Amino acid sequence: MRKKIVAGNWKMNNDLEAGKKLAQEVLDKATGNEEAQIVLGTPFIHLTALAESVVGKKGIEVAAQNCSDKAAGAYTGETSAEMIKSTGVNYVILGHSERREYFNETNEQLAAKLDLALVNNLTPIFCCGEPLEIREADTQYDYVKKQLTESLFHLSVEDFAKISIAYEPIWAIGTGKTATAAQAQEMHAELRSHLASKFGQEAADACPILYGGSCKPSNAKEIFEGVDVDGGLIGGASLDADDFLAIVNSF
Ligand SMILES: O=C(CO)COP(=O)(O)O
Repeated sequence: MRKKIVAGNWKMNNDLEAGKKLAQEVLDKATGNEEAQIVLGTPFIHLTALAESVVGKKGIEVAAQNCSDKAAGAYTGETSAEMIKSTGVNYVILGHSERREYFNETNEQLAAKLDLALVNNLTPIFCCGEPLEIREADTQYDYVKKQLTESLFHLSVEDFAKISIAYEPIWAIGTGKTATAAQAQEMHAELRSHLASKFGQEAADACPILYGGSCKPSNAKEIFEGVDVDGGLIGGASLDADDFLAIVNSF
């Protein structure tokens, strides 16, 4: 069976104390028998503390929300995949639409980030998703498949097997407007068959594809029922331990 993952994306929220408190609350309230792998995607400042306090406990993992597309050197303000790994965390979220939109990340740069994450034994959660105008023009499948082609299709089958994908329609992020369960399932199935065309059916079938965009305790169960929906990438609702764990327990 495919691995299920529910990852929180705290975005730029929580100072150090607030982040430690939230992570501890998730750890305290988790049973350790969740159906889904729990991942907390936090700002860089939390990684070292949370690597010690929660990583590996009750199966919880922690993710950075980005890494540099450069390995090392004179790149002021950047944080490398190697540095992230050295904190003791094991995951990294790459290609979030906010990074693409506000920091101009391109599919090509994301391919370089993915390579560096994999070389440094970080598990990437690779984000993709279309803006509203693309959905309205009904060209969303081609748009999202292109994101995958340009950032992932250089990988070996072996490396591809290490990554997860998060489909996040931009029009559903932070808007309270989710994709319907049918829209999510349809896109996930399209993406899986696209991945199969490159990496083979077996590898595509093993790849967790998460949904993100206004996922909440009230709608998670219905969304997660899609056969190709293997969990969620949760923004706003991941800032509350009870809401986040309710989503984790929605399978
Ligand atoms: O961007 C998201 C997760 O990465 C989704 O955010 P919301 O759950 O707040 O819509």
